[in-house]
Amino acid sequence: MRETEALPQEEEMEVEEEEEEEEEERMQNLRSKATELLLREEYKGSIQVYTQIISLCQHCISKKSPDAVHLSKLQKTLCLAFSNRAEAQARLLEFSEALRDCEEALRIEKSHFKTLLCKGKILLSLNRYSMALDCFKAANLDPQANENSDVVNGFLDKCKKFEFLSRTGAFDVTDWVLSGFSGKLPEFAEYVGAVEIRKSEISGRGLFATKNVESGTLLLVTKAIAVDRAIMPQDSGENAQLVIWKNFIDKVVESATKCSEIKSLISKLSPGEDEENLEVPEIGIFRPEAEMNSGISVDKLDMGRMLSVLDVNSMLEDAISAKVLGKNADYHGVGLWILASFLNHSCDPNVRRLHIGDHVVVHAARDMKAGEELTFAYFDVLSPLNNRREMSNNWGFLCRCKRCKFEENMCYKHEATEIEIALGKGLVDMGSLVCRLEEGMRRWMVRGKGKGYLRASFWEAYSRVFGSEKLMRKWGRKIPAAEAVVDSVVDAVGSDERVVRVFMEGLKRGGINGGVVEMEKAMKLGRGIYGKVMKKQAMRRLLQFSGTQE
Ligand SMILES: C[S@@+](CC[C@H](N)C(=O)[O-])C[C@H]1O[C@@H](n2cnc3c(N)ncnc32)[C@H](O)[C@@H]1O
Repeated sequence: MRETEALPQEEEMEVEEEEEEEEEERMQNLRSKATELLLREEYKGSIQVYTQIISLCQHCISKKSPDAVHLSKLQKTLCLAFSNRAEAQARLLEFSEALRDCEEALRIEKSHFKTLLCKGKILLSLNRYSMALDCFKAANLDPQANENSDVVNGFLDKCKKFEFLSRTGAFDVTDWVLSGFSGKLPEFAEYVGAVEIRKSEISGRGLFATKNVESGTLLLVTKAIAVDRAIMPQDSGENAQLVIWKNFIDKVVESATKCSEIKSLISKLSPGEDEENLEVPEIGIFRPEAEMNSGISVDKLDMGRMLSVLDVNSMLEDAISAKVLGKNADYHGVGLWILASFLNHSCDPNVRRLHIGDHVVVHAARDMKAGEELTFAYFDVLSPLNNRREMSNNWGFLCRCKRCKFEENMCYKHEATEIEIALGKGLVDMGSLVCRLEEGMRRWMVRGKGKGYLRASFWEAYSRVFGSEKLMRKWGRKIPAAEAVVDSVVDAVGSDERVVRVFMEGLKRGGINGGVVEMEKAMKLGRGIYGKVMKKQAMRRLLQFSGTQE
């Protein structure tokens, strides 16, 4: 009786052993296949195979109540599969999924070395420097860190540096500038300075200074969600630009589809309509250390809205109101920088942007007060009212800034309109035009900023006179000195390379080359253009360079 009872149990055990062996063999095959795909950088394929391994492990754990030894083996395989799938997803920039898998792996094994490294790298890519630092610190405690000390220490140093930069804004590009922009790009981390988002009187939401700042002060540094660039000689047609635009849209859509964090940030941007009713987001969500938007968004991307958002918020790196460091003249790039997208336009802007690599660096272009709205120029503001109207119209809005309002009121001065028309035709002697304007301003009793506004509008005429020996001999005594014009224009519309060039040429003409007071002033103008991200010698090099450029 005993024998007949024992038989099915033995059989059962044999069957179980066989099944276990089969399962082990299957698992082994899948693991080899997945590893091979991962090594061959076929990430999509490897993700599929790791998904099969994960399902198999989960099935075995939940359905078969394995013994302790078997369970531990399965847990190990499961942890590694989650970790490797996260690695493959991260390579495809699918950061939300990758982070979720990291969490699953770490739930099984809290200090899993490989997963901690993977999670740290993803957080670093998402600019979460101190969270990334925590991961690498935890990984460093694992015995495996000894064999990989170079890698772990490299990441630890990078996180510490980025965390410091994002907290202090102490960027320095001096060496890079002095080396003629050769070699590796300087490292930038995201930085949010003394700014906040509030309702704007200009339109919708805007960025505002939270304390008094002086010209050149760094206000924010943001990394592009995506940029597309090409070297395009001047005769490249519209098609070439359309190709850049299309590639750029594809890149943004890809990033938003793959990462819910990015999608959520883009959703805060204006689609151009009904701006007055848009929510005013907390500045905190844009800080590098902000809480992550956990979970994976299942909402489909609204392509119509996305295209409107890109239309309204994308910026040209090489716009006249921006400065690109380290690129040649035929270079064109379009990109999306989230926090910078909250800046409204003004024809008397107080901030400027500098493009370095994929980062946009926004700094004060003149001294400003706490509570002032930060604005930059979407287009060239050293141009007359009608040209600016056309350009803002192309952007889809009617500019209602202080300067536009002031100049609209000037329009009833018939003579001002005549001067503008003459400037547009470009046939008159620019010196006579400047004289007419200066004389007109005296009669119209234009003072203070108003003078700067009008001089900025007719800048073309001033710069042609100041740039010509012949015109200066003829008109020099009848018009204000270059320095006075520069001062009033900078006071009205902020610093600009073209204005600094006139200032530097004026110094040369007056025989003053490198006087301390003058150089200090040139430096201040330079800080308005380039910000305080470099030391004096590098700024001087850039100013001398811009002084010789046409
Ligand atoms: C990059 S967004 C600027 C932030 C936007 N105000 C918001 O609430 O998100 C560009 C849009 O802001 C508005 N805007 C910016 N500057 C403006 C100005 N000077 N006058 C009128 N509207 C302006 C326009 O609707 C423009 O399409």
